[in-house]
Amino acid sequence: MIETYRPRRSVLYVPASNDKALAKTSSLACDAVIIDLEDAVAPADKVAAREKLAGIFAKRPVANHNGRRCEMIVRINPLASEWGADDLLAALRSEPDAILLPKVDTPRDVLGAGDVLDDNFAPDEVKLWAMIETPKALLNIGPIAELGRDPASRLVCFVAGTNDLVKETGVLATPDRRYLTPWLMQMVLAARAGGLDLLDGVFNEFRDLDGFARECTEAAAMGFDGKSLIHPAQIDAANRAFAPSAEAVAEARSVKEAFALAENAGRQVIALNGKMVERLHLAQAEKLLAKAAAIGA
Ligand SMILES: CC(C)(COP(=O)(O)OP(=O)(O)OC[C@H]1O[C@@H](n2cnc3c(N)ncnc32)[C@H](O)[C@@H]1OP(=O)(O)O)[C@@H](O)C(=O)NCCC(=O)NCCSC(=O)C[C@H](O)C(=O)O
Ligand SMILES: [Mg+2]
Repeated sequence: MIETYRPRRSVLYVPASNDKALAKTSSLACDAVIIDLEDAVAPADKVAAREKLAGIFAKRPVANHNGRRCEMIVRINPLASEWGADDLLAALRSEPDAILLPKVDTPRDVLGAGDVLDDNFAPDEVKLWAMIETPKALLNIGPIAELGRDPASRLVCFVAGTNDLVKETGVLATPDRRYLTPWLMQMVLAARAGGLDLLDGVFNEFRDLDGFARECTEAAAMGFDGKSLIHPAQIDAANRAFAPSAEAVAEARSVKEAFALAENAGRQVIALNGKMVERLHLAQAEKLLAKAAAIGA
């Protein structure tokens, strides 16, 4: 069975306190935006930012330039903070596609937010996304990801919080991310085990578009579904890097065509252009083609 693919290649944080940035979002080609109430908003502005949510969602565009509806997510403050509970209630009144929970440490953090959502929405309505950005989240990542196997948990996506991970662990943030990579790969494994989407962390040097494109290419190779972004200039490179390449689409088509030949009906393994190809590659090819079709690649 081919799962429905929801592109999340480019997911842009927009501070709820930044009117200029908010005004720009409807014209952008990102797959999703995260309206941020957490780290992008100063403590003194948090209540005012929260009060703007209704107005922000009232202006929600029906479709972006691709004719697709851009997902809109709200990142609330941690539920244990003085703002978290009110953020969650205000966010729910705006009916976002998902709530992004920051500083998740344990499965209980996700289940607790889910309990609040259950009072208002069916599990297929508002979803939960979780930031993986604390040492405890990494230690508990298997059980957190496992929640993704139960639709009632609403959990559908992990977002790597590399800035907080660097802050909390003291690892050096090098351009090649050598000290972060083992944890990022742990996130990839856990997300796949739980059937979750997974977004890479942000690239802070937003004027360095070459460096950004390199990091996107690497993240796509590592298995991420997309990247979290901080600036509109980062959208195009992310959309490109996380879409199937023309070569990959052509190869997937040839695998599909080869298995469709009458002579290969019932065969589990075939030879194609000097390579062994199995039915598992056909499944992979069909998934890639569905992804390319959904993106319009
Ligand atoms: C990084 C910025 C502060 C830079 O802002 P600025 O100097 O204003 O950039 P520009 O002048 O180049 O902007 C050009 C135009 O683009 C608009 N803009 C800029 N950023 C955004 C955005 N994020 N969304 C929408 N529009 C945006 C500007 O308004 C300009 O518009 P115009 O003049 O009309 O052409 C700024 O980009 C920014 O604040 N980015 C978001 C920062 C943020 O959200 N941070 C928190 C999330 S990251 C995080 O928390 C990581 C995670 O938790 C972890 O732990 O790692
Ligand atoms: Mg963070």
